[in-house]
Amino acid sequence: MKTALTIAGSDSGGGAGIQADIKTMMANGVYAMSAITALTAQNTTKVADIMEVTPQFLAEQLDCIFTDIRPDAVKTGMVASAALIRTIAGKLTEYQAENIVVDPVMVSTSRARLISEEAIETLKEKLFPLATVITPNIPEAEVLADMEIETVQDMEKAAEVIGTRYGCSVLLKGGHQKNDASDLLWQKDKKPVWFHGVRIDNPNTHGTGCTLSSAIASNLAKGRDLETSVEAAKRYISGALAAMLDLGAGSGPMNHGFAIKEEW
Ligand SMILES: Nc1ncnc2c1ncn2[C@@H]1O[C@H](COP(=O)(O)OP(=O)(O)O)[C@@H](O)[C@H]1O
Ligand SMILES: Cc1ncc(COP(=O)(O)O)c(N)n1
Repeated sequence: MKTALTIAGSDSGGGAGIQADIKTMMANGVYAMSAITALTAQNTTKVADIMEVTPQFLAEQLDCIFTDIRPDAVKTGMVASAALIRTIAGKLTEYQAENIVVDPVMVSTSRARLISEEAIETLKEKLFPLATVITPNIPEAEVLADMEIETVQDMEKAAEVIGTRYGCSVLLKGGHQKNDASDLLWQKDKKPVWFHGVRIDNPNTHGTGCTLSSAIASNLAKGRDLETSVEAAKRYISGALAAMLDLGAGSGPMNHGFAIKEEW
């Protein structure tokens, strides 16, 4: 069985973070492992509190994982501080990890800040160069490309700026677009590829970014190339959103059981 690792924060509400990642990896047929960067006291309406692990403890989790069951792919999500990002970059380099998907998580759907300003710089400097692909949403891409993104042309420009500036492939997610929900993959020396998505009329989008990046990592773990992995991941997120789960008072989580034929 192929294996995948998520390095991210725990969401007590189960909609995003480690919990969304493990559900996604399982539904996509890979064995899931986790290294937790922080606990969040969180639900669909708010992030009430955050408790980070120490860099030493994160390093210990990564040592235990890599010296026993080697992940075929790795995904990183919420990493709030520069010290933790440096630890991750160090360990991924030490163990020569492959197929790394970096989701530059900055702000939650419930509008809580999940990374410090200083850590954004470390993310760019230490983690992006190790990534097979990074997966910013539109607000994150605006920060990374220093430009506003309104149109499809702006998305194409921003993806190129980010990919060229940080030397990595970029999947610019279009979930925050007004009309459709199409994502753009930019790879050096290749034609940009659009993954077209119809906007699903579902206000429950908590954890969509975590889910998409974990589905990409799962498919990379199975040996698929990046473009095929993104295509399969886009199908997965669309199915999970279209299942129209409606839990909680805020923007609720998705149904990862949509592909399972049992009753949900
Ligand atoms: N309402 C929607 N209908 C269809 N796809 C969506 C919708 N909202 C988000 N997506 C998709 O979910 C994935 C995550 O996108 P996005 O919401 O932009 O990321 P984030 O969760 O990081 O803000 C993307 O593939 C995006 O196109
Ligand atoms: C632990 C953790 N990681 C990531 C997110 C972002 O997900 P979303 O933007 O869907 O709230 C989150 N809310 N919590």
